[in-house]
Amino acid sequence: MARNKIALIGSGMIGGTLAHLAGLKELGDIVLFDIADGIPQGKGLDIAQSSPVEGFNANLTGASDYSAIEGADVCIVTAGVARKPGMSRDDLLGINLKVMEQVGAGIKKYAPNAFVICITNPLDAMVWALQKFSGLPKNMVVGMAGVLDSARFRLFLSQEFNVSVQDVTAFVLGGHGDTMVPLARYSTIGGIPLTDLVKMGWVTKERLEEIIQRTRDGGAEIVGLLKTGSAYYAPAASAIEMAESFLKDKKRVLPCAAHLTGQYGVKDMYVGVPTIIGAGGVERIIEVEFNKAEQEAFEKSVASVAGLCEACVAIAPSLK
Ligand SMILES: NC(=O)c1ccc[n+]([C@@H]2O[C@H](COP(=O)([O-])OP(=O)(O)OC[C@H]3O[C@@H](n4cnc5c(N)ncnc54)[C@H](O)[C@@H]3O)[C@@H](O)[C@H]2O)c1
Ligand SMILES: O=C(O)C[C@H](O)C(=O)O
Repeated sequence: MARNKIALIGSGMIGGTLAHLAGLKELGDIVLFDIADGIPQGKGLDIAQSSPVEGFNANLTGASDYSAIEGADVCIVTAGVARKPGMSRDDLLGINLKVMEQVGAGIKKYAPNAFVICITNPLDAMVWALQKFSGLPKNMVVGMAGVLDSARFRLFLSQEFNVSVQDVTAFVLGGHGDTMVPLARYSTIGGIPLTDLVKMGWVTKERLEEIIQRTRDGGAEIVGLLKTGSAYYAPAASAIEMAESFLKDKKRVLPCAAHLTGQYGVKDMYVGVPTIIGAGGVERIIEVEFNKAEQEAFEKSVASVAGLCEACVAIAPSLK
């Protein structure tokens, strides 16, 4: 059986890490693409030279021409710019929207059957625009954010409770911005909801709120430390988890920015919700029940994403 083909559009910090992880996991042959000629070729060769040491089989190539992504099964998009200290993700909208237009055209022409995972920020608006620019089916275009935000929440909870990260589950829904919605009621330690753990006296409500706020600020915390860009190891691992679920038809339940057609009362927008990802792309959107506070927080987050989509339309009226 021929190997899968994975196209990485953008070969910067996340793109290079994606290539390394995809190689180590033997997910398929890997094409790194970037407009900065030499970077994708150099990273591809470097990672390929690690394969005899690590013992994985994958062809890694680099390119600056979209024809190289022809027939890709998965495209992971990180092309664009990352924020620096003092910036919000939303400040990237104008420049990254133009990048999405080019990337969308490239995918439409050369990889129209791919499962596309967008990572570029501001995530929910960029994946929305990328789907429209590419014209690919909506269930085959998805945004990565919820897996990352939930992983951050899981790590902070495991540290607080001194338990294995493997025994912590978490759902962070809504837009990937300051209004994201970490859901305590749907996040658990060994299957016990955090709200029950508060009642059991394992953690105070106030301490839990601090952990939730640290999760919301998780991206900014790393930007503040790195100073030259944003997180890349955990974002790459998160997108690889999604790609693997598609390629191996694992049907993982993962929070992703998915196209909504009325679920959660939202139409024609991408927002973070629990999804099932398998060979059919986003195969199902899970609608959990919200209480009043959760509903209000989700609506606030959706309103913020809607504002960003409107800003995109103001720049690129064809998106309407
Ligand atoms: N969704 C998330 O959870 C999440 C997490 C981390 C980072 N991000 C976002 O991912 C993006 C990439 O982050 P990074 O750290 O890899 O940045 P980076 O600057 O290291 O890499 C971006 C790459 O995109 C390339 N590029 C720019 N314009 C291009 C174009 N028109 N076509 C093709 N390639 C182009 C650049 O040459 C660069 O190599 C940023 O927008 C960042 O904010 C999102
Ligand atoms: O914070 C950023 O700008 C990058 C990314 O969205 C993240 O959450 O790490």
